[in-house]
Amino acid sequence: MVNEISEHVEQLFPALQTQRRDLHKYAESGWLEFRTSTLVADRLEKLGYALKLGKDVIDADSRMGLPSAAVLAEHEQRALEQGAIARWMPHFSGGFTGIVATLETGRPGPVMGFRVDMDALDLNEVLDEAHRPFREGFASANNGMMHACGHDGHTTIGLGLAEVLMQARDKLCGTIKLIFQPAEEGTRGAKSMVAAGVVDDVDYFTAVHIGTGVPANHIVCGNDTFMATTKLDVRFTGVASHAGGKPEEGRNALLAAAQATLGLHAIPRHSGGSSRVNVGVLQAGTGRNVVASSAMMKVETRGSTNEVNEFIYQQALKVISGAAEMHQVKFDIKLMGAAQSSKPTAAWVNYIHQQAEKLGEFEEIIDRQEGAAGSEDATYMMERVKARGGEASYVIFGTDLSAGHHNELFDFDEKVMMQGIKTLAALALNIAEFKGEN
Ligand SMILES: O=C(O)C[C@H](NC(=O)Cc1c[nH]c2ccccc12)C(=O)O
Repeated sequence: MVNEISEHVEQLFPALQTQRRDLHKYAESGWLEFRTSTLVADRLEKLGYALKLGKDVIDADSRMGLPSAAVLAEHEQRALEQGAIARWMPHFSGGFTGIVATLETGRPGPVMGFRVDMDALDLNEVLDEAHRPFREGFASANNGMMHACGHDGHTTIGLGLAEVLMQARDKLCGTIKLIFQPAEEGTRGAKSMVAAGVVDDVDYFTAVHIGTGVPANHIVCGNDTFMATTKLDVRFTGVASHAGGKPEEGRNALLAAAQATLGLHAIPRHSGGSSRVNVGVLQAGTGRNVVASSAMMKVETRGSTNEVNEFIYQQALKVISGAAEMHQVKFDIKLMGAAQSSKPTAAWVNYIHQQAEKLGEFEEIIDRQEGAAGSEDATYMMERVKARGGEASYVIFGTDLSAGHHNELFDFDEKVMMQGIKTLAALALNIAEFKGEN
């Protein structure tokens, strides 16, 4: 069986590469994956999957970091101009770009969930001959949006897996659920899919990522200890005045934001684990001779445990409030994203290891590795499945990268997509070999 699958996947590679490069070119950030989702839905329907889309898999009120209605509408229109399939758009319109494809085999067995994320980053791709996507004509066509974390590869792995499993459906049992999630960057989308009940029936859950510093032909069966994180937009509102003539009448929002920035980065660490604070964006003021009446910051806290992150977050609230008080300005804080920490289950890690070994594709099979200080909102799905007694893990397929994740020169070796598809297919096809042993 393994050989048959491997041959099938190898035959698929040219189409997978074309698919990935199309998604890379029309990169779409979180909640704006309109073109991407219409193409994914159309492909999955043609393969024969039962689809649940949009508001059936995304709980509206649990979405975080949703763009404005105007931005949503602008990008829906652009998606249609760039080749989105119009008949699917009503499902996704308004920022509901999630998809769940289900294959019911009709034979007794578990529900296996596989999750891939689809969103790009808010980044401008380098348009230079030295950068392969530009050189070969598939660099991002969308200013300010780039696939710089491999999610175009993840989406393609999901579609390739869908094709392979549908072709091998007579050899499957139970139910297969393929989860295509929006808005992982900024940890904004998974919570809304969990709230919609997407993984409430899942017995065995597997999320995937490529790269992250794992070498090519290496697999991490269980990425461990993702950092819990909280993402905030902070706005300070003061009073503008003549900076030369009447500075005393002003209430300086820029100074409050600057004060908060230094205070946030000075938050003491916690003995319970590692932590991070970052002010990634600070915008303030309107003119050289005006006391700034408005300032905006994009902030994140992280902790190696939920408790450490909560401590840092509470300290952050005190710092922000204190800075506002110091400069007599108002402030408001908006939650823009969040993710928990989570660990894979030992039995599922062992099974993934066993199936990876049988494939004979990997130079090294690593059971667990500490997350490279990253966060992931797939942890919401993992924790939901584990809470119901299920198994969960987060698998990383190593690959050569042209630059680090979230860098404007990011690209990866596309052959890794085949390793991802083969491995996930093996998990589904050989589930009878899963013994639940730690
Ligand atoms: O917090 C976020 O916005 C999520 C984002 N997530 C990723 O980039 C995925 C990721 C980062 N590091 C690792 C390590 C292992 C798997 C996945 C990752 C991050 O950490 O900034």
